[in-house]
Amino acid sequence: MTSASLGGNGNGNGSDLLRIAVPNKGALSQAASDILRESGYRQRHDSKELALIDADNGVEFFYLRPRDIALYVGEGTLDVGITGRDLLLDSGAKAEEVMSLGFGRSRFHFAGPAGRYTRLEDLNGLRIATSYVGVVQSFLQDRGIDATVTRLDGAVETSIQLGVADVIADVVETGSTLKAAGLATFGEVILESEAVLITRGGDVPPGFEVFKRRVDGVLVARSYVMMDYDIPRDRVEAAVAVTPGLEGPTISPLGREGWVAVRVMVPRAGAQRLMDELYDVGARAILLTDIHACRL
Ligand SMILES: Nc1ncnc2c1ncn2[C@@H]1O[C@H](COP(=O)(O)OP(=O)(O)OP(=O)(O)O)[C@@H](O)[C@H]1O
Ligand SMILES: O=P(O)(O)OC[C@H]1O[C@H](OP(=O)(O)OP(=O)(O)O)[C@H](O)[C@@H]1O
Ligand SMILES: [Mg+2]
Repeated sequence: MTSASLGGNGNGNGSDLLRIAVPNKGALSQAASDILRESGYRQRHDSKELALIDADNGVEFFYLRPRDIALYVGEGTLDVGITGRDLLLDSGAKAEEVMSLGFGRSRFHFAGPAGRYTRLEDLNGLRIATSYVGVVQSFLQDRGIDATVTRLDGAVETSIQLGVADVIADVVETGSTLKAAGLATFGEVILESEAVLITRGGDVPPGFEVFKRRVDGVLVARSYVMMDYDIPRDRVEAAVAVTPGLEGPTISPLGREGWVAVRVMVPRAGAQRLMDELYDVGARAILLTDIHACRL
């Protein structure tokens, strides 16, 4: 019997709900729930809740360890997941990154006692401690480096002081943990990571396109703002050159003779500078407002 013949959404669970894995703890958990809430979905209020059905929106959320999420999605138990790109790659699961989510950014680095190692080749013959054995081993293999990799669950920085490892490979965000341990990165960045949306690939489950469009709408709303301004009609061209918008600005007539009103989406970053430039070309009553959600 194929899973499709079981009915439901084709995941073999007989459910019509899109089944989504969300980090239950750690660096990605809060931001993942925030983006889902902003996308119009219910989210748990109690961190002890393990799953939550949002029937009105056709989805069910499962709160799981971020490290396990790619495995559930890769084997088809769950339809969609939010996890880190580094965790996805480390898992070796047959899940695919569909969209990056703009939070949980980190870099994955080798690090050792400050000043002791400088080049990747220095790793030959060393003992490396990491929580990301899959990522590290494939990186070493690609570069023909022969080192011993030991898996630790966390607090890998301490392993050097305790004599268990010579160097570590770990997530670096601000760098303050490394600094406190007297360690410094060396060699190139192994991986740039952030939170990503993943699926199994192949046929997309029903409901996924709506879900993806909602999340995408929040990402756009976070990075763009709406700008409105009034401008003399003969200066519109100069103003539109400053704010071309995504698909061209909306230009409407104004009560004031010879003037028009312009409405356009602009990137949030640098919006103040655009307001200055618009003022210089003759725009007035320039307003900036947040967008809460959108469908482009
Ligand atoms: N400062 C950070 N520390 C750890 N992981 C981070 C950080 N910033 C972003 N991340 C990302 O979060 C994911 C790891 O999440 P996870 O919840 O497993 O780790 P964690 O925050 O160390 O949680 P815990 O320590 O509770 O196991 C990875 O994708 C990693 O790149
Ligand atoms: O560059 P920073 O901003 O200092 O962040 C990076 C540190 O944060 C994470 O550890 P976490 O606090 O999750 O502890 P863990 O090692 O026990 O997982 C990660 O493993 C690094 O140690
Ligand atoms: Mg951690």
